[in-house]
Amino acid sequence: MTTLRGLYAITDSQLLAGGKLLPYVEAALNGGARLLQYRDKSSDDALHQREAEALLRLCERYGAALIINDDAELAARLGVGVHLGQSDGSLAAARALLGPQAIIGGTCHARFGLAQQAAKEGASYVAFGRFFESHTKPGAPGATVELLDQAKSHLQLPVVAIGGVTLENATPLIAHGADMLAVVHALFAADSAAEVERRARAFGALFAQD
Ligand SMILES: Cc1ncc(COP(=O)(O)OP(=O)(O)O)c(N)n1
Ligand SMILES: Cc1ncsc1CCOP(=O)(O)O
Ligand SMILES: [Mg+2]
Repeated sequence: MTTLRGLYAITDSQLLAGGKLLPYVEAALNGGARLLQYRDKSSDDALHQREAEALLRLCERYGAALIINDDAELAARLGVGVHLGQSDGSLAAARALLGPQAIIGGTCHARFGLAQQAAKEGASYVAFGRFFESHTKPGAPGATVELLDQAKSHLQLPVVAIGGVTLENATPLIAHGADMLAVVHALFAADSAAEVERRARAFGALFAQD
């Protein structure tokens, strides 16, 4: 059973192009990441199947959980979790498809009401953000730490903070109750796998201090 706490690494097809996907993800896992989201916004289903299978093998070696972005059917074929945004299909349908044990996450942008709805539909965690300027998704609505406070006091679900999170700005998010930090750029925009591992370890250490 995966603990929904700590660094939540999210892949990026541009940053990890040119053969970096597996070595950089392995470095993040070596650095302690135990939750990995496969996120590729292309519509190449065969590529998604192939890459997700390879990531699943890697995650299994490290005892990490794999979450597929956007595609509950691919998640069902692999027997892993899924993350769904507001236009990616119903969380309740994903729960029915994937079963009670699956990790299912929902995007709640900056709206507490969306998190209440996600909880009702059986989400395993709720995700708020973006909290800071994001290279990866610059248009995402802005959230504040007060939303984290509200979610922690009124919902019994782990809370994810996403969007422009770096080693320098993450501490207040954790102090306001973020259980997981979902990170793309500040983890994977690195010149070497060794640097990804170092960053993953440093993100993990932020939770150890908590
Ligand atoms: C952990 C986590 N939180 C939010 C998102 C964003 O999901 P969504 O709004 O569906 O946008 P895309 O990622 O699909 O572009 C996420 N993927 N993961
Ligand atoms: C997918 C997503 N949803 C809101 S912000 C974001 C991107 C997060 O990437 P980064 O950590 O590079 O800002
Ligand atoms: Mg989506």
